[in-house]
Amino acid sequence: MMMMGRRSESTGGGVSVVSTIDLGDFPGEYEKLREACEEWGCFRVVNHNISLELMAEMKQVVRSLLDLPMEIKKRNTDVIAGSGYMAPSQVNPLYEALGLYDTGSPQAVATFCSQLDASPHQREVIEAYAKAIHELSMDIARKLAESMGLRSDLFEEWPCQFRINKYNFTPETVGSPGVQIHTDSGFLTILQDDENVGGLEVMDKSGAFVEVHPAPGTLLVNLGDVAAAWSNGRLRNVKHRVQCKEATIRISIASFLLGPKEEAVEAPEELVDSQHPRLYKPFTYEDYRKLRLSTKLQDGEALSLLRAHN
Ligand SMILES: O=C(O)CCC(=O)C(=O)O
Ligand SMILES: [Fe+2]
Repeated sequence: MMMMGRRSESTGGGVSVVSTIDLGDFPGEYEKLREACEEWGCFRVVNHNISLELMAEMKQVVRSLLDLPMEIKKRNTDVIAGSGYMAPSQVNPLYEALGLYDTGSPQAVATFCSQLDASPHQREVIEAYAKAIHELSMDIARKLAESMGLRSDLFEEWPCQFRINKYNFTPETVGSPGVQIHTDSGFLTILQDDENVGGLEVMDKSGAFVEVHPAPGTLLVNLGDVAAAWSNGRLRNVKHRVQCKEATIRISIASFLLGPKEEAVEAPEELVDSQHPRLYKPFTYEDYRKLRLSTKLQDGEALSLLRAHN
């Protein structure tokens, strides 16, 4: 079944309606953007500023970095909690990831590249991709704020993080989880999902998982916990997971626009009134990240520990 006015993302079992937002069609798309963020916390973008060539080159770079021997990948140590290499674990045995915090810092990019013995070409691609993705995440965050009638300069200094993911899927693992159910902790994530290998699933409002099929050339945007708190509960932090559907290596590139570096995450006054009392105490992104790690609450539930008592 396809709902009016939206493109169907998937059909799998049930209805599936992850909207596609045309970034070249604003102000026309404001309402659709806002609705997608409230109803799903997830949408695809087309007409973005990342060239197909850059997407393909970055994918190649990421694939070869993740193919490095374990001893080298382990040099990618944490800059902030959980930002570095994640080896396959008991919880996610098929999954590993390298991370870069923060992509806006030339020093951080240089360190990441030298830890992994990246070639000058690989480094150039990473730098170009980081710059283009940063601009895109700012653009999307601004459009989202504007769609809510808010100022659009709210996200200027917010840092961005990369996580490049590899799923070691084999014939034996078909049907098992690739990465556990989670929400992203930051404001928004731009995901270059594998253009061939599916497996990503997002949760709809009824609690059912919906498959998100690859759509080459497009990018997927997920909203995270900071978006839910910052918007005083209006925007949805979408729960998602990756399932192994086929026996092929799956690669994805997640770029997270996290949250303010030092200031607290706090809903703007415009989003708070007697009908919408403040839901969360102000918190810093860094503290929230630590809270998620220490409580192991990966699916947005850590936010409930920060509820304001109204
Ligand atoms: O691999 C994917 O498609 C999703 C990755 C993801 O959810 C993440 O890195 O937070
Ligand atoms: Fe995620």
